[in-house]
Amino acid sequence: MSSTSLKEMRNGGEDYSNGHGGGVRDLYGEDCATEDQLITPWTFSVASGCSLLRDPRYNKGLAFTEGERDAHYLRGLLPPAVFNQELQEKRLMHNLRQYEVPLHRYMAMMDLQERNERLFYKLLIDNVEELLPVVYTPTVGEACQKYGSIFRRPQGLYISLKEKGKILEVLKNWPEKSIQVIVVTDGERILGLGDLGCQGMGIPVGKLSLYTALGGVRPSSCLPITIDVGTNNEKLLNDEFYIGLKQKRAAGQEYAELLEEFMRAVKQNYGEKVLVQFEDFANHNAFDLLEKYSSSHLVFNDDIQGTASVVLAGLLASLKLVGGTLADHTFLFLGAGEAGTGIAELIALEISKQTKAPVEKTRKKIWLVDSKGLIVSSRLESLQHFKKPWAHEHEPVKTLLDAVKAIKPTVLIGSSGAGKTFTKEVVETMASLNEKPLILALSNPTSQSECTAEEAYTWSKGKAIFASGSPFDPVEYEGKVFVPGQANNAYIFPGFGLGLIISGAIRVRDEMLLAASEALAAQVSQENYDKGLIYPPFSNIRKISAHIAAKVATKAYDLGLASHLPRPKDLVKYAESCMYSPGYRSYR
Ligand SMILES: NC(=O)C1=CN([C@@H]2O[C@H](COP(=O)(O)OP(=O)(O)OC[C@H]3O[C@@H](n4cnc5c(N)ncnc54)[C@H](OP(=O)(O)O)[C@@H]3O)[C@@H](O)[C@H]2O)C=CC1
Ligand SMILES: CC(=O)C(=O)O
Ligand SMILES: [Mg+2]
Repeated sequence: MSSTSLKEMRNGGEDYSNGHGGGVRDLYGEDCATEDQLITPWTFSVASGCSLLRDPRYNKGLAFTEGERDAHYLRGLLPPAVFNQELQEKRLMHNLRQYEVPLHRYMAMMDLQERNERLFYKLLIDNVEELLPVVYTPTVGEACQKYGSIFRRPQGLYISLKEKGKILEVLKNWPEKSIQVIVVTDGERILGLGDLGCQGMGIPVGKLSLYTALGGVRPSSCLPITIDVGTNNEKLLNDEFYIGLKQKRAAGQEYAELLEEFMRAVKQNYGEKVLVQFEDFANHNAFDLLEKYSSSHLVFNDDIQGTASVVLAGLLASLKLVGGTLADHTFLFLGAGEAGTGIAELIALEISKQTKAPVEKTRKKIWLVDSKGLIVSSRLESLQHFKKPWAHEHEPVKTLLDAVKAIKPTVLIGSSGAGKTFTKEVVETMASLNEKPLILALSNPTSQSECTAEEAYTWSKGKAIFASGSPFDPVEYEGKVFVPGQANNAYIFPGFGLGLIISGAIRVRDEMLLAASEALAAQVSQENYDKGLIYPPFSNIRKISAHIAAKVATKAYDLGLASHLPRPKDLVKYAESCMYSPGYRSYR
């Protein structure tokens, strides 16, 4: 049946759709179409008027000048007041601070990102210490847990098993063609919250907003991707609002084939120099993917390599406070997965670099505890491959407390994803063994932190040097204020990625990670040390990122892996000059 006859039937034989009889003109037949009829989704290509206001990249809201309002058909679409960006920022910060629920702040920030991109980044850059916990850990963790209910508009690409065989086409659906960084997750190990399936999308989105805010990478060249191979999270599988594939996770060959198609399509579509950052994959895939693709693609695993680099930086800096060299220390980890073994290996490499001792030897002062106890040689056969290098000669030890007593570490690092595992006795034992025990509770979000800052300072009677993955407020103990640092890979990956981009690097190497650690450690000032800090404040992060980028780029050039020639003379200045700045632009 034709659409005209349908309309006529509804209107008693008369067609009113073109304005006859006082009706509103329905030029494209959109209003009168029934659900089973096809219409064309029309849009305009030149942004002016409402389409300009609705384009987050160009929208300036009330900051459009009088001239721009005339030239771009905005008269009447905005109230008469003209605000500059500073006033808009002030208003937004005022509004954000009214929300008592962190998730509401997160949602307000996401709305802003979708409405006015430059204002979003200006706000984030200028208020980084206040807003990092909103767009990143801990709040992003809750956002991922509730992503199904707060989902409004796609913020990244979803590639599911349904797209098998069509991944290249899916990549082409993304509106931006010139991509420099992809952050990709399969949602299986989201922070310390486990398998959140497709709802893990909040993580690539959050990480990439930090690439822009902290590292100056243009937002249009960042692409968040979630690969959906199902989920083993029963709660999500039974949730009617779950946004992902409702099936158990694909594994083995099916998983490997999808990832292979994805990696090929990425290279085919964006070229050799696109950086693919693997994020929050479970360890049974993460190590293999990194190994498989590190010789053919520019890949970086943030949880293994970024975390290693940030922790090594903190350790190098801490030597100013605790004394000695890295080789003088003994390290004990709770958690022997991506973060734990990644950090352990980079520490061993740095000690080897400093002492010229073989890495097999420098590993001997690094011990790890997993869910079954201390990793020792008698467990060798049953260990996953990434744990085997850490199976030293020792009798079996079941608990962390007994391991602390037996190994007598100077440094205790939590990378277990299990909250409250640094108990009072553990911290007290560390304090009894060391003048200044270094305690890092890396697990995210805050609920999974091995201990709180307050616990670390009070149980150690003010002796601990403490940093955590998610931020804690300063703590007052016996009249003294202790400021905890944030040991989070957010210090590293934005500058690291920028260094790869500005040098046109084609591969990532461990030497670049070591260079990034040294660059970050060098940014800790005497004023920071005086407060007991082993990381510089995030408020200087763009300057820090430029220094990290310069050192990473230098390594890329030295190793013959850089393709951007000639090599710029002053790489710090060059990195700074490449950074995206979120101030408004004037429209002709
Ligand atoms: N601050 C930062 O920048 C970063 C923090 N992280 C955080 O680190 C945590 C771990 O991440 P990741 O290494 O990728 O995770 P993995 O799953 O790879 O590793 C977790 C490890 O912890 C062990 N473990 C878990 N529960 C316990 C427990 N109760 N007692 C002893 N060991 C336990 C596991 O043991 P087993 O092997 O026996 O199962 C495993 O070895 C997460 O919370 C994550 O948010 C990660 C990256 C960066
Ligand atoms: C910080 C981070 O990458 C994580 O917790 O997984
Ligand atoms: Mg991560």
